[in-house]
Amino acid sequence: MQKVVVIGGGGHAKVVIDSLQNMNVYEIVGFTSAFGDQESLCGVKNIGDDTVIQTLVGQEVTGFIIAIGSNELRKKLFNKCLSSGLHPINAIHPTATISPYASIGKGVMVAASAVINPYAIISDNAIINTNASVDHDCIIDSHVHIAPGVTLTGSVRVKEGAFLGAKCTVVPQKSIGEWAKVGAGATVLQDVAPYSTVVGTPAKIIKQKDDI
Ligand SMILES: CC(=O)SCCNC(=O)CCNC(=O)[C@H](O)C(C)(C)COP(=O)(O)OP(=O)(O)OC[C@H]1O[C@@H](n2cnc3c(N)ncnc32)[C@H](O)[C@@H]1OP(=O)(O)O
Repeated sequence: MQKVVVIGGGGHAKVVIDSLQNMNVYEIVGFTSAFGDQESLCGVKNIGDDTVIQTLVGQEVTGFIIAIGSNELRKKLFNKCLSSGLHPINAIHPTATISPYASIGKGVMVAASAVINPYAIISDNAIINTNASVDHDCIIDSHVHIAPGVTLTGSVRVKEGAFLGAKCTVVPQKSIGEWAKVGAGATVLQDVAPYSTVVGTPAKIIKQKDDI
């Protein structure tokens, strides 16, 4: 079995480890944690903070996945692991339904009961969380987090680093800008500007790029 490391030791890491264990195709050598508070998660040991990444390459570890919900931090650590010579692996829970006509990038997490329909494109280091639905022709860029229960209808575009909160819905052909945030339960009827935050039904802007 290919030896892999899970980067991150919080709640999301538990879900990623559980998915990897269900896949039964990788040997997980450990997880890293910035805080060192947990000795083990789901039977997998804590092997230290992110400074161990460089040392793993010489220990026959070839694969990694970043198991951190924050899109900014997940992007940073993804690039760090790539430059260390490790290769991103996917954690796809066996109960996820992924069309053979969909495209899935590298370092992607697809959680239990998520659905990815034909001609959807999921880019590197994205999270499609529990029971989320990504419909036909959606394009999800890198470092995006689609939270549990989100519904993306047909041909939605989600740009780099955007975060879509739990159970929000986006109507067809709308675009969520780079690093934008959509609140839990929102209904998005219009394009969302980059770096903005929208909430509610219909979704309205509460924060814009200049507010940050
Ligand atoms: C497995 C997992 O756990 S995966 C993680 C899933 N996590 C989520 O789904 C979290 C989703 N996050 C949210 O909905 C957040 O509230 C965000 C990102 C939209 C906004 O967060 P912040 O920028 O910190 O906003 P803040 O908390 O300051 O709220 C600003 C205002 O918007 C309102 N607001 C915030 N979120 C929402 C929402 N989802 N729906 C309606 N109103 C909201 C607040 O009540 C507040 O209103 P007020 O100014 O009248 O008091």
